[in-house]
Amino acid sequence: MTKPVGIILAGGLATRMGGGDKGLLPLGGGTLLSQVIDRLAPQVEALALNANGDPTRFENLGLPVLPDSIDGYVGPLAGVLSGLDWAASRGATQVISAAADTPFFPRDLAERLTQAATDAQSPIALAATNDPERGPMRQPTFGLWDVALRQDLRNALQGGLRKVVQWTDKHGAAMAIFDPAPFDPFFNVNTPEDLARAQNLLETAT
Ligand SMILES: Nc1nc2c(ncn2[C@@H]2O[C@H](COP(=O)(O)OP(=O)(O)OP(=O)(O)O)[C@@H](O)[C@H]2O)c(=O)[nH]1
Repeated sequence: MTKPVGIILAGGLATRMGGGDKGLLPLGGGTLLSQVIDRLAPQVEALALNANGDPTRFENLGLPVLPDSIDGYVGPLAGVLSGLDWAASRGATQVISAAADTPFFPRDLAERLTQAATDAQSPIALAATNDPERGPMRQPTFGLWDVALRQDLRNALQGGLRKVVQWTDKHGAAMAIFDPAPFDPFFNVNTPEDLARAQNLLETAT
């Protein structure tokens, strides 16, 4: 079986960071995005970046840059849809998504999501971490998505859907649950303080 293709979601507005591209912020001698690419590229057959606006700012990455398929910053599912359209154009059947602001996600993400979707015979699997008090905490930007869902997703977004789990629940999404120790692998960078913490984690914990 061929590996899925991958899409890195970088289409957000980064409001809490003051705007601009969070993915291009410096981290560990590279950028947030370069950390994410290093983790995701070995797990997938081919990789693309989902981002809006002028694509030339990413040209040194050597990745296809896909804008949202739906206008108006409607959230990460717009980026997932762009990934599904791209996958379909390549004859791929599954997409793995990862957020551009999450530099330490698991190196076995794609393998574990694929296993969870297969076991549950579900067209979607979402990553989650287990919180002892609240139970599984789903990560809506880290998922495996079957290309067969793309028209359904397009219709849902055009109909006003915005919340990821509302749509994934409808399709009986499976979950792959990851260990949150020694730190949350889905820790994401939203603020300058988060970026400083990521730099510190990079130096000490990975
Ligand atoms: N394609 C796409 N991705 C989005 C959109 N909004 C958020 N994302 C992505 O979803 C992930 C989580 O985004 P958030 O943290 O909610 O939003 P953000 O833009 O990163 O930051 P804030 O504006 O500070 O909330 C990031 O990878 C974003 O790039 C969107 O409208 N389109």
